[in-house]
Amino acid sequence: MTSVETVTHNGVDITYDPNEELDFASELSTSARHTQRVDLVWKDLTLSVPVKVKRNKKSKTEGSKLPDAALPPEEEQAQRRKTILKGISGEARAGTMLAVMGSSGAGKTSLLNLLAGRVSTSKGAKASGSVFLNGEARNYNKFRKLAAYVLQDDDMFAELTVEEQLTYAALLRLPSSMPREKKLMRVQKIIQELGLGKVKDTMIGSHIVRGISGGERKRVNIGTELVTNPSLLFLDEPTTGLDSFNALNVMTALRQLALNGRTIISTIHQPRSSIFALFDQLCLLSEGRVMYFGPAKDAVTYFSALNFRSPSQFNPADFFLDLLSVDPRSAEREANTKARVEYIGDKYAAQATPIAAEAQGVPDMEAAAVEEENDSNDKVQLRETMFQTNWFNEFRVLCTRAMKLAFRERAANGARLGQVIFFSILLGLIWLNNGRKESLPERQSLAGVLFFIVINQSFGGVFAVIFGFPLERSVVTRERASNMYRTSSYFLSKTATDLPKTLFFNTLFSIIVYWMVGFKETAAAFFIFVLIIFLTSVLSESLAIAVSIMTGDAQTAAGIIPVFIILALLFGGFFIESGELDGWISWAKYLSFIFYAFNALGHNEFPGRPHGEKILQTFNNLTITENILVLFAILIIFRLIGYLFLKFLRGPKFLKLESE
Ligand SMILES: Nc1ncnc2c1ncn2[C@@H]1O[C@H](COP(=O)(O)OP(=O)(O)OP(=O)(O)O)[C@@H](O)[C@H]1O
Repeated sequence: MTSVETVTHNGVDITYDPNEELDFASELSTSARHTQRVDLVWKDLTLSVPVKVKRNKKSKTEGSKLPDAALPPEEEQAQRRKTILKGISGEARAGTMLAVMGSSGAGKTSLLNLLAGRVSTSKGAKASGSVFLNGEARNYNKFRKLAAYVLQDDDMFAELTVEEQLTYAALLRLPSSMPREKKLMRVQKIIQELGLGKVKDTMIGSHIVRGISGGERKRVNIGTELVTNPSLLFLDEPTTGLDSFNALNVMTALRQLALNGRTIISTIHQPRSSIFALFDQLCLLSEGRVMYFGPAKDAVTYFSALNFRSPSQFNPADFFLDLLSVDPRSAEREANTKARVEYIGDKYAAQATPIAAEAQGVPDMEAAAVEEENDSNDKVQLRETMFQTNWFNEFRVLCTRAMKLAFRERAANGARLGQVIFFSILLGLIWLNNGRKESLPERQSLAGVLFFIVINQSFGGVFAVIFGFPLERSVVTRERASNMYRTSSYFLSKTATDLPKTLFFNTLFSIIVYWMVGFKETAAAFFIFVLIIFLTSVLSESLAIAVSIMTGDAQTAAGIIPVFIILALLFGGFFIESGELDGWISWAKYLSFIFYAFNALGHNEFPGRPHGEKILQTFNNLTITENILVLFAILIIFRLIGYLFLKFLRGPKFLKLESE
């Protein structure tokens, strides 16, 4: 034990005790005992993926991974696959915390994903082996209700407070049969359990908006998964990106969750020694094989017995990584370190005793009784279905959340408001009172104004999506992977809450530009004008959403979407009048939404106006209603495409073990 020295500065006693528990830890609840205890056992897990093998046309060996001589089909097949996990067995018992450690590429995340049933399906990927839950082969329906997965990325909405984030998670993930007050009570319990009391009213924030610290953010991410009161918690590198103090904070919170009866399995990269000491069990991986599995505190002794001794005063985690990493800096070092890893792996495999699949976690009857007493109202049977609450409830909660976010997105709202005011006044000044003049050239230039308005609304709609939607999409992807809600309820709630915002900006734009330019002065013409530019904006937003979902990343989407808009502009009927297009390409205008928007605006403005009939000769033969209906149909098609892409192309799809 180190003695604690006291220094006095300005009358204040200052101490530093390296063994002292963090203040934060004292906030943690010790009363929330967990009754549903889960033992997880896995046997002989393997995971392999196909790899591309380059064949050299001249010589099969040159630059190739395939040897000269023709191989037997099964061996050639084996060479075409990469085995990421090679027969991994292990266990995680209730009330304990297991660390999965190893160098980069050792297979930690792959193992965690396989245990959690979250390996993304990829073409040709195969997984085999068995996973047992309290002695029974894993049943996904049961497993899903007992387990939660905390991803490495803490993607959350920046504009929600900590308490709101957890509350929405509870309202969406807990069954409709549970009273709202109970859900809110559970949120308060999680806030207490994770030591988030001091920041519960603070915005989560992002790299742009100031918010909570990295450690608090991670704890909120964990809390979001804790709302269903899972017995089993998987975490992928929960300390990545945190300074060592915050990392310790997070891991202390997890330790408490384990002490309360949960089973915690976490991958971790280079933990400081005080964090390492928090783990009960350790699984060391290298090159997809187990190097050690057992009590974390015995690992150093185990390696000493193999004649690999840790230097004194050395962080055990650093020692394991040094010992088990393959060093690629030279061929000689690589061969040497590979041989060492192989030796250690063989030694472990030779002495490893088979693990019993049966549950060992003896139910803590005393703790269970305490919980029954304190918490009986909080114990709710989760629904058998994939989603915990009905469609309308999901829709209502998602609409409330989206409306709240819509009002709080200050930077995006400010930028859009600025853009609307700037362009409407600019257009208004350039063509001030043009509509009130009667000469042919001035009336013809009105067509140009209408076309420019369509361009402006199209790009405005697109930019509103390109910069904001990618973050939303990643949050939604993560929430859907946790079966928080249906794709349809999310998509409809998004549509319902986006519309009023778009309508507001379009109405403001119209009020300024319409009267400054002097378009047809009737109320009906004005409202039709608003409707047409509103549909144009929503349509562009829908296009941008569909492309963003399809491409999956913001950069590609930002490159592709303007191409669609520019093509729509080209065939929009202003630069090239629709009748002027050659036969082979004349159909293209029918695909351009700008064509219908521009023509609808023309048919709204020119009839009954000086030179109106002459100008209308350059517009299409559809009526205003027909043009509007086509615009509306294209809008629905784009929204539907976006929905289908989100549901099927970007939906969470996970690989199952061959035996499951
Ligand atoms: N779908 C896949 N296709 C091809 N290779 C893959 C796939 N998934 C994982 N790998 C490879 O398998 C190995 C193990 O990956 P994994 O992400 O599990 O390692 P890790 O130990 O978590 O590494 P890190 O600490 O760097 O995240 C890596 O070499 C990785 O490139």
